[in-house]
Amino acid sequence: MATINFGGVEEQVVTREEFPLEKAREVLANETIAVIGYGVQGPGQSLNMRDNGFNVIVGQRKGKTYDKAVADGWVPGETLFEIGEALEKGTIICFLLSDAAQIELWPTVKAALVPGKSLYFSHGFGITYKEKTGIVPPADVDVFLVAPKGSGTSLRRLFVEGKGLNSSFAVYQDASGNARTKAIAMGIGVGSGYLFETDFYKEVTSDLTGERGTLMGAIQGIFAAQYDVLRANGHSPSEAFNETVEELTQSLMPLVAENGMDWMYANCSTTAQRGALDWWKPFRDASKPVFEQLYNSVKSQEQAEISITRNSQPDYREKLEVELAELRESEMWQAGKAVRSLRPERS
Ligand SMILES: NC(=O)C1=CN([C@@H]2O[C@H](COP(=O)(O)OP(=O)(O)OC[C@H]3O[C@@H](n4cnc5c(N)ncnc54)[C@H](O)[C@@H]3O)[C@@H](O)[C@H]2O)C=CC1
Ligand SMILES: CC(=O)[C@](C)(O)C(=O)O
Ligand SMILES: [Mg+2]
Ligand SMILES: [Mg+2]
Repeated sequence: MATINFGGVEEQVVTREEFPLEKAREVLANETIAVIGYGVQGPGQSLNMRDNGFNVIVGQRKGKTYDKAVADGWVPGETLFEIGEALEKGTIICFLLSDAAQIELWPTVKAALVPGKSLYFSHGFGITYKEKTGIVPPADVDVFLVAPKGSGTSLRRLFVEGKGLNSSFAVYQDASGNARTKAIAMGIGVGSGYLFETDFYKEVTSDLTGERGTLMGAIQGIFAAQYDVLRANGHSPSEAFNETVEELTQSLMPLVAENGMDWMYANCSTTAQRGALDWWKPFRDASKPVFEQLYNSVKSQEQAEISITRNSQPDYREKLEVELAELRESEMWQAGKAVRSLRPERS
């Protein structure tokens, strides 16, 4: 573990230097890694591990996603199987169905978990909310997680570009005495940048907060609020979208990603800097109560309950699509579509 000072707080993290890919390959040399589910994380993690030289198979039910797996180079009967067969062949079972679907498949997975196998998650959800999910693994298997901090789509794209997302890892059950090393090896195998340690509860609690907050929920909320105010005051959709979203994603966020907020500020006008420095605190103060409400709703398991109930309905995909279409068809995102089509690299 390397000790890194994160803003004055020292933390132990695992880097690729101290745990190189060759070591990860050695640790998992005798394992058959079965990736169950080929939705978003499934492809990213399985393809990265395959390209990294691990022994990987995919278990996916027949249908559109199964065909996608074939198109990605997984060979039926060799590296691609129905879920039951993959569960039988795998020694590390990567449970990468959606969190709600994991509940339904759990009895099947549990039956395949003979002593000596490992159960791998990419979220603390199933285990933390075990009273709701019924996911209680047998005592004689290792149970750990590696949670890439980003979409499986980005995990794959960055890997192909020679970059990597950071991931957290956690051990819930160490039956073999080697669970932690296996977890880290899996983390390196899926293409993580560095790995930081957590536990299942902290992973799910921070993750549910982040995705409902600044990463996805809050960002759309704040975009919509500013866009609406600009439009209500007579600004065109094009002007409102550029001033709300396009400039942020194309110009300013890459600067934040590169070198932090003050660096982005420093590359803007003194007029902008004066205003931003004066206004960020009112925005923080206005939104903090909502973040506190959100955190409490995660902590009380209300968010888990909602997620399970809503995503277990037979028509949840159709309903999600209706809500996504509402976003897509809103004036702001339709304006965005037009703006994107005019980016110089697209014309
Ligand atoms: N989407 C992402 O990028 C991230 C996901 N995670 C976690 O990774 C895990 C997997 O999530 P996603 O990749 O988003 O999953 P997903 O929602 O894309 O679904 C994965 C697969 O589940 C299969 N499936 C659904 N219901 C099924 C059922 N009843 N029986 C058999 N197969 C079924 C689908 O065919 C699909 O291949 C979850 O624990 C999630 O929280 C963690 C980090 C990011
Ligand atoms: C991409 C990710 O890490 C999220 C937002 O937590 C998720 O998809 O669940
Ligand atoms: Mg996440
Ligand atoms: Mg998440």
